[in-house]
Amino acid sequence: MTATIIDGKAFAASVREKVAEHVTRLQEEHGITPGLAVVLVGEDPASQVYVRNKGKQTLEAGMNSYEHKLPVETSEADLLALVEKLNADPAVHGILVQLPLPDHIDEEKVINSITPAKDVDGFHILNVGLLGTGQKSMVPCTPLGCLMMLRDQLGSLSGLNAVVVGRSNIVGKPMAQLLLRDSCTVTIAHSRTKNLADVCRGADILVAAVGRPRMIPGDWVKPGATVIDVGINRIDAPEKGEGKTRLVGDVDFDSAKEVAGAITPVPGGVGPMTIACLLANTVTACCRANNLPEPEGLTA
Ligand SMILES: Nc1nc2c(c(=O)[nH]1)N[C@@H](CN(C=O)c1ccc(C(=O)N[C@@H](CCC(=O)O)C(=O)O)cc1)CN2
Repeated sequence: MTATIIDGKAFAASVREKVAEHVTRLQEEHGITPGLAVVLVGEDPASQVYVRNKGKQTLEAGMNSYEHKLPVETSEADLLALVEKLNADPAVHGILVQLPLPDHIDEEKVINSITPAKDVDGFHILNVGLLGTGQKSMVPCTPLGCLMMLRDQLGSLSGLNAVVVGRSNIVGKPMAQLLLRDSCTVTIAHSRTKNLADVCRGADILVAAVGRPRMIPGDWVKPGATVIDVGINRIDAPEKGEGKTRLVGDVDFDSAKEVAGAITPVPGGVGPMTIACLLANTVTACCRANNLPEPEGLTA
């Protein structure tokens, strides 16, 4: 069997198109333009690329983009003061603080200082609790993107065995909550899970989010399973020339695609959906702030 390759780039483009249509409607019918503020502290090269892409795609969707680039030595107090200012700004419907933050800043403190209704990352403790109890919340972008791709691929997820490998607050835990909400039987596995290979082999849906390059080989995959690879790992690629690198996922794509029913590639799978879902969350936050109906097909 050779798996269907799930094209995250194309899927993300279709999500962005829906976002742009909704933005046009908000502007024409209500005179409202959603606004997203993105805060970057420091000069981490990958974060700079992500923030640049977020700003560009926000503008392309017709929304307002507010970028705040702060030096690496910015104090926690100054960052909290900026968040407070953005919380109070009615033109800003979504706030995202790019992670990771420099070591001298307490990430949790900053995330929990964002007004929950503007927390388009869905990382605030209130949104985590709302998601965990099945209530309306902001949903973290990467798991939301994975859920959209799974629903598109499989239709109903009800009754399927889902294994999430990884227990991070950003991906693993919210992913498991979303799958549970769609009536999957969910297992959260991690580095200390006994017989991880056998656990993975029981999965109709296998979500890999451990951050270890090609850790999951094809013989851990159930024939016909849907595999969502969240890992984005940069490894040396001497075959491309000296000092060159390339991106691989947490799944060994070449062997897994021979067994799976469908699989996301890296790059071009989950990654592009993360920013598309950030735009979707910004429109959702804007609609909620204005007591307007939420965009169809853009929420969990
Ligand atoms: N506040 C947040 N910080 C971070 C998040 C997040 O959701 N919120 N996620 C990641 C980084 N991230 C967005 O911020 C992100 C990662 C990857 C991609 C992406 O499109 N990846 C491409 C490959 C890109 C490349 O060539 O390097 C792909 O997988 O095809 C987008 C966004 C950590 N921080």
